[in-house]
Amino acid sequence: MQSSFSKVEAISWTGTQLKLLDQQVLPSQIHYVLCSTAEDVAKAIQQMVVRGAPAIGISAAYGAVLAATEGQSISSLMAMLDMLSAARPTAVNLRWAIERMRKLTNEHVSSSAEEQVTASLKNKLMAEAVAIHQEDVSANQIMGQYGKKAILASSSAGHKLSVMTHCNAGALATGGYGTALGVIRALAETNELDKVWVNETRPWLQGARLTAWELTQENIPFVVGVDGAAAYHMTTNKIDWVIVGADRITANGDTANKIGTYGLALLAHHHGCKFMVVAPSSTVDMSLASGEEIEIECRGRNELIMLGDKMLAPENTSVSNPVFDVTPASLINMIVTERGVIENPTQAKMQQLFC
Ligand SMILES: CSC[C@@H](O)[C@@H](O)C(=O)COP(=O)(O)O
Repeated sequence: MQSSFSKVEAISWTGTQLKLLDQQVLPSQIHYVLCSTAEDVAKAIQQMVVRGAPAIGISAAYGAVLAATEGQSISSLMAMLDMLSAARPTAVNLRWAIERMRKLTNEHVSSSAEEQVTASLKNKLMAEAVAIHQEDVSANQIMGQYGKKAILASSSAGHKLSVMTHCNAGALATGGYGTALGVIRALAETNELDKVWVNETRPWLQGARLTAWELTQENIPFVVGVDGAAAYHMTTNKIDWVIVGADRITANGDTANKIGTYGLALLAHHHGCKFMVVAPSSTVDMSLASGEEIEIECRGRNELIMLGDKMLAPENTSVSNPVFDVTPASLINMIVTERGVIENPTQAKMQQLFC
């Protein structure tokens, strides 16, 4: 199967602006948002024009380039880096990308003693943003092959695989190709895949809107189900693997990902499906000992009780809308990164690969 993932260009740099494929309105509209300032980028991240852990890190890096207006003081550039870094709390990739931009700025300042942003600093920040973007695409391609190899090594020959995924961890959520969807693409490319069970992913519908859209572009067979049908689908169909992305993986292998992932891991454990997390090393946060320390983003009530302009619940309904949960390492069979694959993750195995 010919891969057409390059058709999905969710993030691009026009030379002066950051161009984002608007994920709020996909798949019914193909609409691009142009960001001319760092504030525009922070707003696009908060409003989820761009979303997915690696994609928001890459966007923030380009946001830092927009923040670096020549002649402006270094202290106001640093304040804008803080603003970008705070746009969403859970995915560590955002903070990781901004830290790379901050480090470069500090190095430049200490070697040149400049107090203003110069053309030379701006060029360095631009090169770093492009590097962050390109490194992500190549990490995804490597993880696609590692994940596929690990799955095939643990499956009996001659049977095409059924996998389940949650949220969108595809080209839209990354620099290109995808993490969980990268492994799924790699399986499809060599005809190892029967079909993908896509959970719709309430409330924002990343599965039904975005993953289904990407799989349609690639002609990969899939079925969308409501999140509550996952257990039913696992009992009525042979689902070999649940494959998901991650927003933050802590030093013991605990993993934050889209709300509902923890429940899926419990279901997978009960039904004998294997559970794989696919994420680049930029998603690993060795500074946190366990998932208990991860800040979980809670978003507004309207995401949950409104569908377009239609109310789904009585006006004054109180709502809880955590948008991520934490899957304990004990429920994860494999963590796939571009540095290698960890089976049955533990703190010692994480340390070996990431320290
Ligand atoms: C490669 S993307 C991995 C995760 O970021 C993804 O699974 C996810 O949870 C995204 O959440 P979102 O709220 O859509 O940004």
